[in-house]
Amino acid sequence: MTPLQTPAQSRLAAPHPAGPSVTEHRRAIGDILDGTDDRLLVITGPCSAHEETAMVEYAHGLAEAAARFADDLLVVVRVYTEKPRTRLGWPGMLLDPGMDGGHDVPGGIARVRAMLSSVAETGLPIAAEFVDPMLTPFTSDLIAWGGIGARTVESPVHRRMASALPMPIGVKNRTDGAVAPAIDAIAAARARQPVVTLDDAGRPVCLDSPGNRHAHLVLRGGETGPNYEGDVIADAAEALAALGAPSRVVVDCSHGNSGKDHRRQPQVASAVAARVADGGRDVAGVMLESFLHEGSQSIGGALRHGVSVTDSCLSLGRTTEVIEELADAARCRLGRTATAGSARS
Ligand SMILES: O=C[C@H](O)[C@H](O)COP(=O)(O)O
Ligand SMILES: C=C(OP(=O)(O)O)C(=O)O
Repeated sequence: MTPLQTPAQSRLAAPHPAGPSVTEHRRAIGDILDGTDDRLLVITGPCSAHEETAMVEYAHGLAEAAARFADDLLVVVRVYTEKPRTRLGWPGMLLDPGMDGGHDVPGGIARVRAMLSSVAETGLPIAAEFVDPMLTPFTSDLIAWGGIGARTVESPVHRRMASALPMPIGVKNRTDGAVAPAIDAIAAARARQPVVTLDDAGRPVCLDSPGNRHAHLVLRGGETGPNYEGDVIADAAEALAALGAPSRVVVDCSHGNSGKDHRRQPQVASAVAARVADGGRDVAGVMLESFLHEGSQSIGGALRHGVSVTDSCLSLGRTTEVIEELADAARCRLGRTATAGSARS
């Protein structure tokens, strides 16, 4: 048995740096989901963050593009340190920072917090998927956007956890493509729930969670194919509006929507950009899997700098081009909305 620090102790070692607060970032993302801010959300970064220097270098490069397009886009950097595996595989830096099966979780928490702090120095909001509810209290204070993935969307524990988390939570459709379970999860996450978790001192506690009003849908495609085209978005928006939930969706350009081929992500982003440029207000944003260099590599042996060790990614250069296209589309939509007399204040 390996004892862990408390969440409060781990926070002292790597606090949030000065700069825009996580609360401000969460509010800005919530405004986009509510439609009071008509910019597009762009959540981009590696499938998994396995190495600090590459992750921080990526975030600095991305921050330049984010600043350039800040009037049209809110760019959020993915720093995913927990990986839900289909069967087995590297579980991410939090659980196995040495990538050697050593499972040094105390080391993982320390390294992840230090990395998140360094990334936060860029001023970018940070996105992460929450896989293990016991680990959430060790990182959630640094996270502006949280994800519930395609493999945990039906888990009651994750739905309750989402209800208590203090940031907008994106809920993915199931790996087989089914969207209804994600809509069920959003309804559950919006509700008042009893949530068992750890407090700052590491004691087990039960929270009376008020519900997460910014739980929203992320369409990631699935075994049945992509789900960013046709009526899927409009149908989902209608079902979400009936719940009173944010009816604007995020489209994940990777995973089932790209057939896990990173070279197809720009096509998906272009289709979404066309919908947005046409005035489509049912899209809140997109997600991209992107790292310094394109493709992926296997764990074991010498690793190439800035190349994904899980799903294949777009390069940062190609991602910047995609971001520029999305900014043009968002600008078009902003113009149309302004013409219609309901531009954001
Ligand atoms: O996004 C990452 C992967 O798709 C997810 O963690 C599942 O990976 P696996 O099917 O390689 O286990
Ligand atoms: C695991 C991920 O996605 P999904 O749950 O859609 O497979 C991810 O975005 O890293």
